[in-house]
Amino acid sequence: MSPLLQVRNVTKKYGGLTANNDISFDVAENEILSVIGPNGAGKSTLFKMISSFTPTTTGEVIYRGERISNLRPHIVARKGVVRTFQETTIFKSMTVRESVVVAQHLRARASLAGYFWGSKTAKNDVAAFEKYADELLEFLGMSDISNEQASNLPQGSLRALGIAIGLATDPKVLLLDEPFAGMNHDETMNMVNLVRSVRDERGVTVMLVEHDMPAVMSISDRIVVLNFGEKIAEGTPSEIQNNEKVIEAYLGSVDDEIGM
Ligand SMILES: Nc1ncnc2c1ncn2[C@@H]1O[C@H](COP(=O)(O)OP(=O)(O)OP(=O)(O)O)[C@@H](O)[C@H]1O
Repeated sequence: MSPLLQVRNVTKKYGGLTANNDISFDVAENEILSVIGPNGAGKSTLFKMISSFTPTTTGEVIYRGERISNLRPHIVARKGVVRTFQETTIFKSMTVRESVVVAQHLRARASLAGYFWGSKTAKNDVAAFEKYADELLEFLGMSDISNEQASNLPQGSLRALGIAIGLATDPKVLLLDEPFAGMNHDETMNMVNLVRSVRDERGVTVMLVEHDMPAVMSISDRIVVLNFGEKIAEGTPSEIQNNEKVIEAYLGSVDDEIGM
């Protein structure tokens, strides 16, 4: 079976700095794949190129056989490759439910004018969005906070809202940027289970960038390791934990520990 997504010889240069150098790997359908590496290794840059928030300098990203790198990010999102953010800042003035409804406008059928004039299509869309928002929030165990203002949510619920907003756009590949950052052990375990159920029950392929090594080792099918912009390893969690280059990269870093 051909891979769902392919990163092919991707390089990103910022002036004289090479943030990613000739990175290649495949992502299989229904996989949970983590990208790890010490601070500044190039993880976020790689995610930005996969979601097309920044163009590649050279190389390409292929999704279902089609090149998606260097397209506009909303086009890539519509095709099904969606990135969530560390902080859900844009929707904080809304309730949880409103945020998930608004996020679905990304795949709306009605034109903007239709929304303005309250066309039948727009009204049908809004009703469908509300129904789907309720379904998603129930799936994520968030029904009881659906009318809470997003700005009042604790960290764990805010992250879950980020995932709800990502799922609202009906992704096939969800890119999660540090989903466990700032969480205590119990919150992390809840989020690990949530991400697993997103894959298992909704058939979403998940890629994540994360520093929490125990969580990464427990959740990932495979791991790609970056160091100074280079891919230094790729494999299952146990292969990565025993990889000498990986151990060396982490021991050489003051801020990170691989937690083995
Ligand atoms: N817009 C930019 N302009 C110039 N340099 C950049 C830009 N974005 C990232 N970099 C540089 O590229 C390198 C890789 O950064 P990146 O944020 O991708 O690393 P990271 O692995 O995600 O780090 P962290 O774990 O700390 O978030 C760093 O040296 C960073 O300073």
